[in-house]
Amino acid sequence: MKIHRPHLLKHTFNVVNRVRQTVSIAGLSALRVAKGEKPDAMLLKETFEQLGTTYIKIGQFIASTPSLFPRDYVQAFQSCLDQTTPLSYAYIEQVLKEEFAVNGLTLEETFAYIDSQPLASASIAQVHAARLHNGDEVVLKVQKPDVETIMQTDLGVLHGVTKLVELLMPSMRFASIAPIIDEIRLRMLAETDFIAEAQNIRDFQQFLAVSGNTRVVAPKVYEAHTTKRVLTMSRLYGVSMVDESLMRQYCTDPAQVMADTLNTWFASLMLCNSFHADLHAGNLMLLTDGRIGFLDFGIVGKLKAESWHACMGMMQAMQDNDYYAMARHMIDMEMTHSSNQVDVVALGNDLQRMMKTIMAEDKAFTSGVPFNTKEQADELNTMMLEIVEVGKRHGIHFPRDFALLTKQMLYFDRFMRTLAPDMDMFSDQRVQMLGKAEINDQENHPILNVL
Ligand SMILES: Nc1ncnc2c1ncn2[C@@H]1O[C@H](COP(=O)(O)OP(=O)(O)OP(=O)(O)O)[C@@H](O)[C@H]1O
Repeated sequence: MKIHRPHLLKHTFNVVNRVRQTVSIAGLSALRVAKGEKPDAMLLKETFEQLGTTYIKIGQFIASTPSLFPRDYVQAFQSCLDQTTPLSYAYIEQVLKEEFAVNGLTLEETFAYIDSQPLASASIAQVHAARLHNGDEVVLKVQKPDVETIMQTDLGVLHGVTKLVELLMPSMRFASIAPIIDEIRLRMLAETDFIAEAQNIRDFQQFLAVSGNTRVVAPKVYEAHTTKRVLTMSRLYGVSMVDESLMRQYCTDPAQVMADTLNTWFASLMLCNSFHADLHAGNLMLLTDGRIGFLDFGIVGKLKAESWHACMGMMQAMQDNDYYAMARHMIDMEMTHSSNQVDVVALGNDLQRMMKTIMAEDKAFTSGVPFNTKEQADELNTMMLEIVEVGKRHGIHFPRDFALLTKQMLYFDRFMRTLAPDMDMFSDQRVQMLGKAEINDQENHPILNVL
């Protein structure tokens, strides 16, 4: 293994520069809002992508929180890219050295080989293949240097700027921004703790074992080689589920693979400690032996069983066009502020009006064309966002993790268009959502019998 001398000084974290960037973007946005203008969503998204880590994560937060942000922002930020130019291995090696030095080990003592060419590089981490001395092929997910400090500084400055704007322009009612930034900070910090990610993987593996699911795997965590900034996992071999033609090397029916993936995920909502909330096609692998690999458990959500039942009830009521039942289920999701009394009839009427408008806008929806055009798939997206907006008008606040759940459903919807265009997640016979099933009766559980 060739070890480069790291030029860490060149990489020295430039606080002043970041502060300047953050102040200017936050300040400019605030000025535009003060003038009654709304910053253009696409332009803001592109700026965020250029500004890097913190902003990419804020962009992803916006995309996943329709209850807080305007719809054009939520839609623009859906495609916020988290692919970056790989960082030179010298920096990654430095992080590896620092992390293992804590246990008094050198890299040579810990690994037989580390590939200096990364497998992937995103804003928070870079992934490298490696081999242990016992011959096990592993993958190292290594946090980029200073990521946590950069995020903390950016968010601290953003917090400060919003406080200042609040002080200078009290009419702007920015008060609700501070808790949003705190929420973003919490989520980001969770993503920079690989010990927590390792625990999420173990929870998922336990769920797979308990439910006898042998179709799906998650990489084994090597605990002795895992720290807050380095996650060492068994290497999975296969193809990413982004490309149907590649998948056909290892399966004959990509739609069935999709159904098995959905079944596992829906089952995990009920039976696992947490659910994977970032399961896009790039985080799913079809392995060479035909099994399905779930990767990247950095973002997970937790949903109470009652909330999930209510959510499924809401979907069912939506399909049955029963808007008052839909309203009741929304209230059952425990999304309301206890002080608010929601008017079920008024909410039901609003939901009905909203659905009629959406359906009228899309003639194909009513003309019986199968659910396979881009326009029709966009229906789900529009509906989810509309439901959130209508709920908001009635004082309904969706639980934090409902946003993660919704975002995940939209991901599925999107990549089903390529993998299984004729499949409708809500009515396909192969997909079991556990909605109507009694979770207490796990032995006779439809999902557990399918898997
Ligand atoms: N155990 C593994 N075996 C094989 N490849 C892996 C493994 N873990 C990660 N990879 C590869 O590295 C890529 C990035 O991994 P991961 O998603 O965990 O990192 P990330 O930094 O969170 O990336 P992103 O934010 O883009 O999802 C995966 O899409 C996959 O190609």
